[in-house]
Amino acid sequence: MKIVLVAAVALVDKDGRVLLSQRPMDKQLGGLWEFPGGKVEAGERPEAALIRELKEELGIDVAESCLAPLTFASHAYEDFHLLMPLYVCRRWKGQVVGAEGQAIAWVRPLKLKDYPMPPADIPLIPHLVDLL
Ligand SMILES: Nc1nc2c([nH]c(=O)n2[C@H]2C[C@H](O)[C@@H](COP(=O)(O)OP(=O)(O)OP(=O)(O)O)O2)c(=O)[nH]1
Ligand SMILES: [Mg+2]
Repeated sequence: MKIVLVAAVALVDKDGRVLLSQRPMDKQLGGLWEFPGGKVEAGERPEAALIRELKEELGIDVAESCLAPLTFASHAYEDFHLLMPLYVCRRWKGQVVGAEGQAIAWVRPLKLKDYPMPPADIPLIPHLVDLL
């Protein structure tokens, strides 16, 4: 089974809400709400991948020192195994927008369960509820 490394982040605002981003309808797991991030490219560090993805997807600048590891997802999809470190970030530069035209939502931890998420993400929710 191919292992795919994806770096993801829970952006947390001043009110303790978490940012979710809706996957495009035409992609795998389309329409589901995910943590921003994406695939780590060959030779790339996960933190660098995340900083790159946050700029591309949300239009914000994040310093590596502001990315704190929280937990990870390890999930067997049908055609690959997802290994996804989840960081927490409370500080960034710029205004968070859906820079690729996607919907975004700031969600209280206890409301995360109301947003349909990829199966790999479900076990991550209690970690955020505990943290926040
Ligand atoms: N970013 C992100 N991906 C997730 C989450 N949960 C989850 O199962 N995934 C899966 C969906 C995809 O199979 C994979 C991420 O791939 P992606 O297509 O978003 O990758 P990417 O942002 O680099 O985009 P692309 O260049 O491949 O179009 O990880 C999550 O919370 N956030
Ligand atoms: Mg992505």
